[in-house]
Amino acid sequence: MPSTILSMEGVTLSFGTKRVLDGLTFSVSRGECFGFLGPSGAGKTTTIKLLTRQLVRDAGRIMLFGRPIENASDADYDRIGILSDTSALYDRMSIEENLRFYARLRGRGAGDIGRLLERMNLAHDRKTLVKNCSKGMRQRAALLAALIHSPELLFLDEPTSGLDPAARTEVHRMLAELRRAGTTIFLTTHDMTEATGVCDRVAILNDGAIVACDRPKSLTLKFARNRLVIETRTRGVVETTKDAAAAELVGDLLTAGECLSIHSDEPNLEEVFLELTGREF
Ligand SMILES: Nc1ncnc2c1ncn2[C@@H]1O[C@H](COP(=O)(O)OP(=O)(O)OP(=O)(O)O)[C@@H](O)[C@H]1O
Repeated sequence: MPSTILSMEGVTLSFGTKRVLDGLTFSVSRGECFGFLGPSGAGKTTTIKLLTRQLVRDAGRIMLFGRPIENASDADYDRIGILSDTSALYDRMSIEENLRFYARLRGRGAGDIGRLLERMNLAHDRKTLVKNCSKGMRQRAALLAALIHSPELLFLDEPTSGLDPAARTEVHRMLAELRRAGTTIFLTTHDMTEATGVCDRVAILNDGAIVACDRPKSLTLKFARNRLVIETRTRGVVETTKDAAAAELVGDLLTAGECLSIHSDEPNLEEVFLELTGREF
């Protein structure tokens, strides 16, 4: 099986005269959790729509499961799950009825539904009509609907947006389980801590093109500052550079038993994002 599950090469898309994607190029490997980050309006949802054939590109190449997306079959689409803000849960059906409906639609039995509801802490609320659910319950139920057919590839558009910390943790646990089971996850989020915690790699999208793509840790190291911050016992906080000149100072502080902590003061993903895009999340 090829290790690349999907890729885009030089993809462009305009809405009217507005170019939204401009030469988008990246690939996602089988089994990885790939974070797709960008300021509001950068084109993240549009990219998911292209990858799931809800939109058609103007130019460039999109490959899915090893073939051009134009050649993707219905069977290929059965290998995909999508969670987006437009995910349709039926308001007048209960959570469980919705899941049974989606299982039937996907040609699956209802056998797994009980386990999934337990897994997402929804077993107690299984009979609650969706219209009476909280945002968090709805979001968790929509996630279950997206993975009711055990897809190989899951597109999650802001899966934890608006969730409280407990529900967010549930979703993160579920993502970790899916990854362990080999599911490939393409995820958009505005939460940099989430991206750092759950993604193998992240791409940062700005003005329709990718400006960085790497492991979160590698990205933060790439943008590391030339600064060491040393907390000392009696001399307060001492700052120095990361070069040979600092070696003597650090050595002296260590020898004198002055050193309480040394920080390399690397930026977090949020700061890297800000530096690359010039915009807050
Ligand atoms: N159907 C459409 N017609 C015209 N413009 C559109 C359409 N869909 C999206 N856009 C525009 O394309 C740009 C990218 O939108 P998109 O929804 O992909 O952004 P996003 O990165 O997902 O943003 P957010 O983080 O706010 O969800 C925006 O300027 C949006 O207004």
